[in-house]
Amino acid sequence: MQWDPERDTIYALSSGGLPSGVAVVRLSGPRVRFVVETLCGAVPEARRTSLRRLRDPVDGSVLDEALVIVFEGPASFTGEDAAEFHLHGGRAVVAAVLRVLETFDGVAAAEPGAFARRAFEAGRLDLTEVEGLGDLVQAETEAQRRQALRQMGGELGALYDHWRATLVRCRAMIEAELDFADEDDVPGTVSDSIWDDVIRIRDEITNHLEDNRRGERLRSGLQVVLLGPPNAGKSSLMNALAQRDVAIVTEEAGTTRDLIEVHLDLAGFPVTLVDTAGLRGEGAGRVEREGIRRALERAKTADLVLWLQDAREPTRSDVPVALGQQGVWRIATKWDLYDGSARTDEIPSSVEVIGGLDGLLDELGRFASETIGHAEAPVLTRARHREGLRRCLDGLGRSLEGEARGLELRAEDLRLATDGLSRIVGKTDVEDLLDVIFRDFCIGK
Ligand SMILES: Nc1nc2c(ncn2[C@@H]2O[C@H](COP(=O)(O)OP(=O)(O)OP(=O)(O)O)[C@@H](O)[C@H]2O)c(=O)[nH]1
Ligand SMILES: [K+]
Ligand SMILES: [Mg+2]
Repeated sequence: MQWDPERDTIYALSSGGLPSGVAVVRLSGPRVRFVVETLCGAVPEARRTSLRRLRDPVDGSVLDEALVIVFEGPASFTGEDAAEFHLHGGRAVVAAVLRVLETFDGVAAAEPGAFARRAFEAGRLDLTEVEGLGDLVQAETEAQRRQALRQMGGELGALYDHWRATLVRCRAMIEAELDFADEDDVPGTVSDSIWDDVIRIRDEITNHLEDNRRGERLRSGLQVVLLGPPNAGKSSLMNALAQRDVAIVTEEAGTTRDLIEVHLDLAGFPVTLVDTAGLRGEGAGRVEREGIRRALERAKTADLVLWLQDAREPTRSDVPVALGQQGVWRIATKWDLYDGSARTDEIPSSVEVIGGLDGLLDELGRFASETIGHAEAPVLTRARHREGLRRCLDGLGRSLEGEARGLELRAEDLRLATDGLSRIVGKTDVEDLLDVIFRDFCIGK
């Protein structure tokens, strides 16, 4: 049985932590059929779930009774022969099977993302679909799951492929005109007809990019930072929203130093809530000053800052102007201690009494829904998508402004523009990207 010594057959436990009811060991590669035959005695019919005794080839002892499924390449996830052993999910069972697999020549434990990488290399997935698959496995909220499924389903890749194919056709029309410039059977206006398409795609991409980063925010979670003077009640609010004691609360000013994060699921949207050190100048020691620096740093990149201040001392401190463009909600705390003495107009007018914790949670859920929302059209979900689209726009811009540059150079601009899109879906020079993208996958994916 010859196999490609250059190409290992890979295997991995793909079903996560043990012990478990069932443990799925996946294999993919040119030696799958040989391995299955050696362990099971015969290769079951493809795509039929068969109950088989797996035996150790050395002494014939039974390793486990398992369901075995064999897939014949190219009709498989990885595009090559593949198989799954659905074992009893005991640690010793899985260890015994993996130990035996390791003994086969040309068979090796899979790297993280190795199966998805083979699916990509076999053209079964484009790079955006691979990323959608990765996001689906990582999804923590309903909205993240929906977005990942759509991307894994090919929606985003199809949009970019549509733009790419149109630009390739436009460039072909220019090349045709250039090739047959001296013949009059290619109407001189042929290239003129393409610029409307180029303009349309430029506008569609511009529109696609102006998405308030909703796709990226949904992936990374909305960043909400609690900020304010010491003892404003930041950590108390953090613990209340997180419904557990994540941060230390004391009456001593300067309790919190480090940034403390909790991940919340608000109305199906991921929100990262960050507690921070109380902002003060004098009286802060070295550690606290570093905490304050980190607090301001983190607040600058937040999607929303909750600025807390004690309702009894509303004017004592104010939101530092050094913050970015994000929204700032002012929240007056410790109303239970508020005896009405401070003039009510001192309470910053922007504070609506949000009706306590539930009201705040509802407001945050609404904010998340408005900011991330349910996008109808496909949304980009990574910085590298944005970068590729910007490269494309630059090329389109140059090709459209470049009347005087002549058709040849304008065709070159379109090629560069098309490359920007090709790189996003993984059709050109993405070697440098692949290690980064697949490294974040789990083993066995
Ligand atoms: N009465 C009352 N006390 C509160 C309230 N919120 C917080 N506290 C108390 O105020 C003190 C400070 O609360 P923290 O949550 O530690 O305040 P903080 O803003 O995190 O303080 P630093 O971490 O030092 O910046 C603690 O003793 C809390 O129990 C409130 O709404 N009412
Ligand atoms: K405190
Ligand atoms: Mg605190």
